[in-house]
Formats: sequence, C-alpha cells, structure tokens
Amino acid sequence: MSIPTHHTRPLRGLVLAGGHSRRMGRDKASLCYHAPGLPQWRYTSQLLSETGLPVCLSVRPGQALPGWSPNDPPVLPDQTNDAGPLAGLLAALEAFPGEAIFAVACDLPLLDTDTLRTLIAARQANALAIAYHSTHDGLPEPLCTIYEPDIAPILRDALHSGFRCPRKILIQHAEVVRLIKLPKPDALDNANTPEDFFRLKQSLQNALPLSTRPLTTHG
Ligand SMILES: Nc1nc2c(ncn2[C@@H]2O[C@H](COP(=O)(O)OP(=O)(O)OP(=O)(O)O)[C@@H](O)[C@H]2O)c(=O)[nH]1
Repeated sequence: MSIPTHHTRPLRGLVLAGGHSRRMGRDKASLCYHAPGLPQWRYTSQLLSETGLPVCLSVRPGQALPGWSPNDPPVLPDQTNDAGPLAGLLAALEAFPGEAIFAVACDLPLLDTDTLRTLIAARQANALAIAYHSTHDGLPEPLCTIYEPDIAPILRDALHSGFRCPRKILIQHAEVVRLIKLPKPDALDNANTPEDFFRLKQSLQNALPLSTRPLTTHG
C-alpha cells in the first residue's frame, strides 16, 4: 500500500481579495490591468482555473465583490475580522479539509500561468508550503504559495497568538517550506499604490505588439 504524501492531496486555488487597499485608495481587487471590465479578482481566478484547479474567492466577512455573478467561483468569507490574508488562508483550509490551497493575492498583475504551474510542479512530500524566493530580498513570497493541509495548525496557532504575517510564519517554519526560484523575475511584482498601478499597467502595455496597444494608458 502506498503512503499518501502531501503532494497527492487535491489542490484548490484561492484568490485573496479581502484587503482594504488603503495605500491604493481604491479596491485593488477591482482594478483592471488586462482589459476594460476585467477586474483583477476575476483575472487571477481565470489564471488559476486555466491550470485546472477549482477556485474560490477569499473576502472579508460581509464584503461584496463588485461585478461578482453566480457564474463566478464561490466566495469564501474570513472567519476572523481584520486579520489580513492569514484569515483567508485559514478559512479555506478549514472549509476544505484534506485539500491543499494555492493562495494567490489579487494584486499581482504580471502573474502568468507558467508561474502558477511551476509552483504546482514543485510540490513534494514533507513540504507543508511551497513558495517562491522573492526577487527583491530572497525571502519567501507568501501570497502566491501552496499551503498543504497539514500546515493548518501552524497557521491557526499564529492567528490566535496575534502573529499574523504569513511571510514571517514561513520564515519561522523554514524547515517545512520548500522555496524555489521564480522563472520570471517580475511575475510577483505587486501593486500597492497608485504609482505601482500605473507602472505595472504601462509595463503590460509595453509588452504588447505596437499594433495592439491601446491609445490610452488609463483605466
Ligand atoms: N481574505 C482576506 N484577504 C486579505 C485581507 N487583507 C488583505 N488581503 C489580501 O491579501 C493580499 C495582500 O494584501 P495587502 O496589500 O497586504 O493589504 P491590503 O489591505 O490589500 O492593502 P493595504 O490596506 O494598502 O495594506 C491582497 O490580495 C488582499 O486582497 C483580509 O483581511 N482577508
């Protein structure tokens, strides 16, 4: 009889969209980088779906996602108020026991399916989390990361003790975290401020062939 290993557990995508976006000054999940009317929460969810994963959308309690319809993936509210993305992660691990969660922030406009697929292929027995090294400081990137089900007690303890920074949790439990190199160095550049929004939107437009670039960079 084969012994079940972590990487054989079913995997589910989770779009983290429950932030307050205070630095951006408007809801980061609703910003459109790729096409008018395509909010970043839906774009991220589509990327995860393209890798073949079922997806759900992580929100704060009582939060409505603008534009959400029953054709979109289901919404999963946090069980704890104002605890940041850790609350979303834990809500998903508890709602889908025995499943691993691929948690992806909604503020990564340069993310692509290759980056998601590379991380999925890096799952291995005994790694409770699989993450990329940050291009900027080499530390774990906690919000484009696979969390195996057995990491739930670690996250629950952290949440209850008020230690709510997912990156610090991964650093503190480095012995169960597998870190790999990002295939595309800017894939996890995140947009926190209006300046980030315009810079990353411009960078996406510059990557398009000249003939297909829109006339305006605003949207
Ligand atoms: N489910 C859930 N997701 C969150 C929560 N807080 C942040 N996120 C998500 O986690 C990711 C990173 O969020 P941050 O940039 O750290 O925080 P933010 O609240 O969105 O932005 P700031 O208010 O500017 O700090 C984003 O995808 C957020 O939508 C939360 O309380 N619950």
